[in-house]
Amino acid sequence: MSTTILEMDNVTIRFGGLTAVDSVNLNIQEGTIRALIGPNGAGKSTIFNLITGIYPPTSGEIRFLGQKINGLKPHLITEMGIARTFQNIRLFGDMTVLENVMIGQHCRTKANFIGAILRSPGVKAEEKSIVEASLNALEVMELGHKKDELAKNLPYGEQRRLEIARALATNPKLILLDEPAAGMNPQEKQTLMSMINKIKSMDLTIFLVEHDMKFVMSLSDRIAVLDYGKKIASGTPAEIKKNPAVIAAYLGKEVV
Ligand SMILES: Nc1ncnc2c1ncn2[C@@H]1O[C@H](COP(=O)(O)OP(=O)(O)OP(=O)(O)O)[C@@H](O)[C@H]1O
Repeated sequence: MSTTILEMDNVTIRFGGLTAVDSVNLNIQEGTIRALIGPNGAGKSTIFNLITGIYPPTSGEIRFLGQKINGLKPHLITEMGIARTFQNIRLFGDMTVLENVMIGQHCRTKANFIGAILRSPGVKAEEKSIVEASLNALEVMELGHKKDELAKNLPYGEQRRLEIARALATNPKLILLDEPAAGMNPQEKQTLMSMINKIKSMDLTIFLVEHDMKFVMSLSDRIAVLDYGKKIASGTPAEIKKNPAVIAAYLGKEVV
């Protein structure tokens, strides 16, 4: 039997007079790839910001593995097992690839200031496990051989994969990818697709926002569609492609 990993129950957020997310219900099953699509300004990134604790919802409830998470601070949500990447690249260009991944794990470190200065055995053991987790995540994204390069020297497609490695290194159960294929060439998209499938095979759940319909249709198990903050459809790629409300939201253009 499949387990629901994430539930959004009637979630709404208003920014002043604007209802950016309007009474959205969503269930994501563990071990699946779910996409969230919709026109610009539909509320997709806002949904990610709600799940990761950047904004509390105006009303409704968000549950992760059955536990209510709305109202929790972002670092606690990361600790529970939700990681994310952002629409725009957020790397430290003058740090190495490995350092960029290690920095994503500060939420998990327990060492206090004195321990860090004295480099106590506990701190050293923690550092070792951070390095190990970071190298593992780099291997998954096939960037292990580039660990000592400066992030700014990687080609664009690899920089985007590095961001996913950083999210993976926090050992999440659910990973949110905000437009992971944006700006990639077809070859880079193909590579990314196979890596996202690999992440799925590691028993992780993936929730992604993406504008590239080919990418979304070939990768996702299920797709939810937002328009003006409301969920207008949900289903398999084949169902979404022929859904009249979805076609109308995309101004009559074919979805693929
Ligand atoms: N912090 C905020 N304050 C006020 N309005 C906001 C805020 N964040 C988002 N919005 C508004 O909420 C709506 C949804 O924005 P959001 O960025 O979630 O859309 P999106 O579907 O991710 O769009 P895109 O595909 O262009 O990234 C937009 O009208 C946006 O201007």
